[in-house]
Amino acid sequence: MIEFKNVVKTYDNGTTAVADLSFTAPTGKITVLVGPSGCGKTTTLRMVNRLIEQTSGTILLGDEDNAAVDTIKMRRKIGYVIQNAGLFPHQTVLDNVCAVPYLNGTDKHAARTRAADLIELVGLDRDYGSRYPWQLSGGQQQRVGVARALAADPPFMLMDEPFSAVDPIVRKQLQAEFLRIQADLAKTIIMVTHDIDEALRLGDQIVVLKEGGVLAQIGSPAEILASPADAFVADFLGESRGYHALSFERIASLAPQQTPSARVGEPVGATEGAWIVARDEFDAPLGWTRTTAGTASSDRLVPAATVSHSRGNYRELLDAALASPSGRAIVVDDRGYYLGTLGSDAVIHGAVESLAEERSS
Ligand SMILES: Nc1ncnc2c1ncn2[C@@H]1O[C@H](COP(=O)(O)OP(=O)(O)OP(=O)(O)O)[C@@H](O)[C@H]1O
Repeated sequence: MIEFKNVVKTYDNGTTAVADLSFTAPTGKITVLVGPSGCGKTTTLRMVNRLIEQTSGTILLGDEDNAAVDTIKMRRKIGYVIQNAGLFPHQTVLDNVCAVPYLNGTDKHAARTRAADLIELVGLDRDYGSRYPWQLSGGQQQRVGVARALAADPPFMLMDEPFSAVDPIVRKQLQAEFLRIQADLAKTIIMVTHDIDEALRLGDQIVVLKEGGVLAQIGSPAEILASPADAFVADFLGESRGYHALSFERIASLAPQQTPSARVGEPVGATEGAWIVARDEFDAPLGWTRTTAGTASSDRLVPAATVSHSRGNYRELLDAALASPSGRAIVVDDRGYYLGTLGSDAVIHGAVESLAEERSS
């Protein structure tokens, strides 16, 4: 756990960047600091590893006061990832990843073996170890930055806009891979972003800051979306707040409706020209097709994404329904077998009902 207790930072020019901030970043979880430019996110993060000294208040790393321990030793327990990766340009990828283990006196062979494993873990080929940073794309450099931060197996990680220097598609890939790695490693992470989508996607807990480093709200993504503390938070979450909130509502209580389905090319008792669900020879849904001369036409097949009834959420359901030619999403069981379909109207009714339930509870 990392705990902030009444932390204040006033710079020499009189700017108060962080005002009386208290929160706990739980062990093994990702806490995201989010807020508009200049609200004190980076200052907050950098006070954890004492790149910036707080004016008053206490920061605990586990049960240790970070001001009372040796700074160098303390920093080695904290992985630090920054925007643009910040790799050493004249060192190979492997040596970049080994930087902290070398400083810790880890045996060179052991450090290099682990570094090669980490390079693979972050989704790069081991051969990349012998390249120099300038021979990598921005996204690859960010991956190396994450591998380097993980190399000394620190319990804590600080990440300052770690995925912001890459295009939106690479960014989504990096976020997904990062979540996969974190599911295994369970580091205690504080991450800074100004991107609310990234915060909602990655955060177990979100700390929303407003100008002057004032805490606006702290909570899980679902809690913040469901009940923003004030107009500032609601405004920061933006117009797509309702759409994001759908990601946290499971569809398991909705009953899929029966829509005719058939294996491609086989007879079907549906109205000529109607949309039906096409199944493969194992009865897994392929997508939508129309009936032509009483059979499920193979020429008119439109592939479609399916939604899991037990694990799917309203947002996936809405996306699948809106992308479907019939306006309905295909729902499957845990093994991928066809259960039925749900239309976007079901999302709206379901969402309204679950909101009403929340209000009455
Ligand atoms: N060294 C400094 N001296 C004086 N003021 C500073 C210093 N560093 C930052 N500030 C001010 O402190 C406030 C918070 O800055 P900080 O960089 O922590 O914000 P941020 O939320 O990370 O911003 P951004 O999203 O733009 O990176 C800002 O008003 C900034 O101008």
